[in-house]
Amino acid sequence: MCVAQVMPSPVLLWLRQDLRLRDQPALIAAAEQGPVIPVYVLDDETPGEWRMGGAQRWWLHGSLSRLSEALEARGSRLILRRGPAVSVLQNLLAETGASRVHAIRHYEPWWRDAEAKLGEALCLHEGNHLRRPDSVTTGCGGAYRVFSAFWRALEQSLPPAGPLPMPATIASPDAWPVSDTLEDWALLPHAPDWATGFDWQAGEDAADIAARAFTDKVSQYENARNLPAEQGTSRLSPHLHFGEISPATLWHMIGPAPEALKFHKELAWRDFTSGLVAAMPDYAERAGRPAMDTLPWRTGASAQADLRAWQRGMTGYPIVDAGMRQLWTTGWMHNRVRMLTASFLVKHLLIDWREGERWFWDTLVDADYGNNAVNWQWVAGTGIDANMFSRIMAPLSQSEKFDADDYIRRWVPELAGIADPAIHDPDAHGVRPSAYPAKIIGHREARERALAANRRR
Ligand SMILES: Cc1cc2nc3c(=O)[nH]c(=O)nc-3n(C[C@H](O)[C@H](O)[C@H](O)COP(=O)(O)OP(=O)(O)OC[C@H]3O[C@@H](n4cnc5c(N)ncnc54)[C@H](O)[C@@H]3O)c2cc1C
Repeated sequence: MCVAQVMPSPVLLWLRQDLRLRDQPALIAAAEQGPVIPVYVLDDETPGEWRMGGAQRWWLHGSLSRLSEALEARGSRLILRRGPAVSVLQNLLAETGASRVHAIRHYEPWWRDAEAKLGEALCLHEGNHLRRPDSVTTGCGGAYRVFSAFWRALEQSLPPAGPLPMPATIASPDAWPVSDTLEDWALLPHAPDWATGFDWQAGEDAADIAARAFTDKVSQYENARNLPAEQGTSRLSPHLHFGEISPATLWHMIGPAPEALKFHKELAWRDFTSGLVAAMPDYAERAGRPAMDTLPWRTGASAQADLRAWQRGMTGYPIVDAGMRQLWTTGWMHNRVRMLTASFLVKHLLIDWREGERWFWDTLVDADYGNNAVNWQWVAGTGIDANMFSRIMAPLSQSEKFDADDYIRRWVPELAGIADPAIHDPDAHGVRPSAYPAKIIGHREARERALAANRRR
């Protein structure tokens, strides 16, 4: 089905969350078949409710600009089109006389549907995971429910194959189809520009620089990754989400040293979540354990007010507020704090995890269908894994345990003058400044309310 044509008619390279030229198997395969027409389709219809959020769109603008420059440096171009991807691609095939479409396989349910609709015209390649995630299955052929078992199975086929080189030139078609301009898409915010604090460089070269810088830190990763005040993690998640660096490239850059094991496992989490949503496409919308969908979540005006306080970082819990403000200001939040803020919304405020998932979807530059859904369900205790709703994180003691004082000072300036340990719980130490809100609910009261709600299911 994917064999070369005798006549070198052009082929389409359909780019989505694989915005790179290195280790890009769809590009290599396309280039072997004829002149290549690289295409990005801005499709706000096919994903339905899961159209890209605001922070992702901000990233996309930078990533497409860099990709377009890189293609032009190799004598090629990036064609931009807007609309439902399947019909846009079918029209482009007819318009350009292209023989087929090459693309890297994706696991979001709407992309899988689109891939199926394109049928034989589409030639899919692997490349965004360490191994094809839906091929890592239990003895019965099902998806693994817990990461540890998934990892044991995946480990057998590691390391991944070495990355493919970037082509020096890419043959162009005789005539280029017309393209939208990136500016027409208005991906960047204006009036207000809420992205002034987004201190990121998008694109493949920036991903490469960030990954190389991280190689020096890998040996400290296992401990440093839990400390929000430190830059102990790679911050590669948006680059990985948009496919600006492939996991195989990153794996080989990091190397096989035993101290890299923890990082390799985190990379494997991406594969795990993609495998899960491939098996359970509505995992972002329905509890993995259906009984959890009968939990009496709070609704109505007071729940809405609490949701807004959480979104704005005004809950009176310094670590939670610091995380939510970091998210709003930079489009990213430290993993440990993602867990705490998510747990706080679901257990302390008893608000449906899907509200938080949606907020993250709109505000994270790395918002990813599988990673977001699986992590939210894990924290909420609604997922198919063994984590229970009744396991309730204590944000104040976690804040102290993970030395979050400087992190709080940075993101909650009202508390900057408070010393450690009072900064973790200014109310309890009687030092809460009047500009900072009182706790939205006490920890014990919240815990009892959550456990009672869980018993009422
Ligand atoms: C409630 C909640 C929601 C989340 N939503 C997302 C999301 O939408 N997109 C996203 O990429 N990650 C999400 N995560 C996972 C994790 O928080 C981020 O991947 C991580 O913080 C990114 O920072 P980093 O690149 O410095 O990570 P590092 O610690 O340097 O890890 C390297 C890479 O491994 C992957 N990874 C690490 N941890 C996880 C994990 N738990 N699950 C899946 N992949 C992981 C990421 O691609 C990450 O870039 C979420 C976590 C929680 C608790």
